[in-house]
Amino acid sequence: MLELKNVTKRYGRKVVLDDVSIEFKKGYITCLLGLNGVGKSTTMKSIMRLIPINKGEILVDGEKITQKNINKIAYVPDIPIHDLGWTVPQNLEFAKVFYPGFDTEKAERMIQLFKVPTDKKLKELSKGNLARFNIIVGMCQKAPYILLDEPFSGIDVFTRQSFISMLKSEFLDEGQTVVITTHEIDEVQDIADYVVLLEEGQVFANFSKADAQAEGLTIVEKMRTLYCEV
Ligand SMILES: Nc1ncnc2c1ncn2[C@@H]1O[C@H](COP(=O)(O)OP(=O)(O)OP(=O)(O)O)[C@@H](O)[C@H]1O
Repeated sequence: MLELKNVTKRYGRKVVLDDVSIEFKKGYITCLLGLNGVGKSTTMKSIMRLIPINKGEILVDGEKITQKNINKIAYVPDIPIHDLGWTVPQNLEFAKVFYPGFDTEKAERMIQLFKVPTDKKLKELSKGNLARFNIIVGMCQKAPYILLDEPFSGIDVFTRQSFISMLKSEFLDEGQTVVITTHEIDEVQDIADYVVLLEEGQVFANFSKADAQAEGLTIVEKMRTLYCEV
């Protein structure tokens, strides 16, 4: 399990996460949702130790996250992280060296299946193909936990759904835990096992697909109900 325990994060005087506790359950996909600026990316950066938190702790499998165990978590941020001047194969060569256990064979299979051009530099790829490439590298690190920050936003609406459902059905390893931030409500419906809604620095709601179903609702209907109650 990946856990935030009473985490507070401030930027200057601005409190973005205010005593936030979340459990991202092992083997499930959790969508971390909320309006612009509620702290979704901040949560992911805090987990990855890219920014310091002011209070609380973040644990992976019950242990504090350190440089030693951080490679249990693959992180796909919403900004380019690979070398844009290199081609896909050159970046894969680098990934093989950089990420212990990187599954090159799986990455090549995914690149072929999702038709990511291999003869171009990353900076020459379309937004959608670059997004696909970023997700593929994240998913091939053989990490038990994957954090995806708005991963599908560059991918056109026509192929997005089939891409997402293939990722889930074919390429997610057994027991892998995924946290996704997104603004696309339809994506949430397709993939989420759990939903965590952030608002005003706190967890505003936290429920599972099963919870929604027990009330005869879809995830999206449940979210609408929650927002309408406010
Ligand atoms: N480095 C920083 N310095 C100061 N403030 C920051 C910094 N990074 C983020 N913030 C502020 O913290 C708040 C949370 O930002 P964050 O990017 O985590 O939100 P988000 O929920 O991911 O937003 P979005 O949906 O727009 O991507 C915002 O008000 C943002 O302006």
